[in-house]
Amino acid sequence: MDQTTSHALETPYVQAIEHESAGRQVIASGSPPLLSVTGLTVALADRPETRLLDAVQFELRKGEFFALVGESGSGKSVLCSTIMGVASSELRCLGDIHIDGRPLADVDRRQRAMIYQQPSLYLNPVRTIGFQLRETVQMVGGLSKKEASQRAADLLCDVGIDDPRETMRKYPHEMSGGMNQRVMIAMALAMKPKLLIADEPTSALDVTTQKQILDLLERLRSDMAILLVTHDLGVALQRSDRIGVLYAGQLVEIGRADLVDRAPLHPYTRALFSAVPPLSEHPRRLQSSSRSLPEPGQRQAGCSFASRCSGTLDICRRTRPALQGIPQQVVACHNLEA
Ligand SMILES: Nc1ncnc2c1ncn2[C@@H]1O[C@H](COP(=O)(O)OP(=O)(O)OP(=O)(O)O)[C@@H](O)[C@H]1O
Repeated sequence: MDQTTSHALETPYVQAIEHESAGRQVIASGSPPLLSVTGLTVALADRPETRLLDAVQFELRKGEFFALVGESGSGKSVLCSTIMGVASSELRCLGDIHIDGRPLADVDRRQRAMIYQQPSLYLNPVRTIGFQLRETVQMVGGLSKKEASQRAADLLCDVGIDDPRETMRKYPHEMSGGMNQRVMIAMALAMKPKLLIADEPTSALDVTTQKQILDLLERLRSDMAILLVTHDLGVALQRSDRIGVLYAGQLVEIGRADLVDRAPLHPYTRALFSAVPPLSEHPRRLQSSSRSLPEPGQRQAGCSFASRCSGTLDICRRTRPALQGIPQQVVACHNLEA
């Protein structure tokens, strides 16, 4: 992370970040965090006042399934690519990301893996599944071609593919979206990652396949932490331990899924979770409302939600609220009485 201009960017929020840190200490019980994101601000390199992410702060522990929700444009992909260390060169990142206690720059690239919404875009169309998986396995280390083939077949079994040898002979276009997603997960597992980021991994799949892929991710969580980006609030509530709500580049609430469902604290979270039918009725998919989400260049100081909130106080327009609350649920809001 480039720290050289951090003071210029962070000064208005230093106090808020310190408060967040204090809150974080409360959350940080038990095992040390696997992923720790502290005061992460991502801005345009040539326009540092245009922040895509603003002092984002959260932690994940091994075995945790964390869902990140937020409208289109709220910054989910920017956050994921920054954690993966592949943020666009047009962006300037400030703050700290640690994996297993080590700064991101010192962490082996293979300790984090990412799967995407459309696996077919990331698979080579002119190579067989076997070739691509074997190549990944061999990249990880020291196996002969025969050993790598066996490892590739084992990985396909691990992700629920019953006929791995047959699958290895196929090309991506001969496979369904769900099968290709399994292959992508197998490739991710080949790296033995500690952190798996899944960016909308099931939104292009039918309901049955969605469930299978989510079941698979749940099975895998014991060995790693999973950060799931989803627009589907039902999936977030049903599958995750905790939910983080991102609004206009700011994490406005982080809480245990059941608490966020039963008693959301931030007015934005409340609007998000109340505007959709109950879980049993149909998928609670997040609607994008780009008209109301301020563009990164037009965001004001203070709370990013102030212009949409019915309980806005003077302080909301001036000072960015810090995350605060009980360990299981923290919220960034000046007016919790509203
Ligand atoms: N390289 C970039 N240069 C300038 N602006 C960018 C860049 N990358 C992202 N943005 C802007 O940052 C904001 C957040 O984008 P991001 O793709 O992270 O949103 P998102 O929450 O992932 O949306 P979606 O759910 O649609 O994928 C958007 O306003 C986007 O236009």
